Amino acid sequence: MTPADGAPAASCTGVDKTYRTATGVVRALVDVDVEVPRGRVTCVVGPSGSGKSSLLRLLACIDSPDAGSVRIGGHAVDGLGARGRRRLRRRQVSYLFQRPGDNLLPYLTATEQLRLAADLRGAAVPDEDLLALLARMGLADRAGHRPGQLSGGEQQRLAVACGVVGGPALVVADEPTAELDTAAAVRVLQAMADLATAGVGFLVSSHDPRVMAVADGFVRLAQGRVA
Ligand SMILES: Nc1ncnc2c1ncn2[C@@H]1O[C@H](COP(=O)(O)OP(=O)(O)OP(=O)(O)O)[C@@H](O)[C@H]1O
Repeated sequence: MTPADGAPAASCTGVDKTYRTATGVVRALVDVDVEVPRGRVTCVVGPSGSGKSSLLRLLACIDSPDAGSVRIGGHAVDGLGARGRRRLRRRQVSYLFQRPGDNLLPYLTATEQLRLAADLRGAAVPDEDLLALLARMGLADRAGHRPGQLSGGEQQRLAVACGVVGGPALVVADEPTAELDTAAAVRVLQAMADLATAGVGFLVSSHDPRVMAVADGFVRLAQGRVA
């Protein structure tokens, strides 16, 4: 499965997402059109409850819209069965959680984390490329270290590296700097901006001005609509 030439990292058209709860219906996303370009960091902003996480989950293929269509790297997600979606997600999408430790397996070294991510993506990545990626993340001397031996910022940079290894179309990150101090956050964001240039699209939700400062573009949500 190779990304269609020239296709954006991801896009959605006319997307609605509604949650039904015991107390009623919440229209989390209403008729949302978004395009996430490759080679860029796109930041999703909006007040609490405006639908940022819902949008991220749809574009990461974790959740499905009630209406509208989603494309990842030029591939239509609609109409795929559970297996097809899993396969598309595994090869073309990475999802980064807010807490660095949640993105890594505690018993694997940094190199082993990268190797696992590449293998899961079905990508043959030579060891020297994995080490070069670690070096690019400022983790050259951490290749044999496990997450518990790394700072939060180092863990998150390693998670970003795992996110791009093997060449997915899209890396989705929900508040990736929320747990980091400024110096660590800036290094994570620089890592994203640097790695995006290889052609992956980053889609990052954040309230953090440090994230907004490195973003190449914005999706502004208000009450579930693109504002
Ligand atoms: N699983 C769910 N069940 C019911 N309602 C939900 C569910 N997930 C989200 N919502 C509601 O959908 C709306 C959008 O939520 P979402 O988490 O996408 O917003 P957000 O912009 O990410 O908010 P925050 O910045 O506070 O994380 C909110 O009104 C929220 O309460």
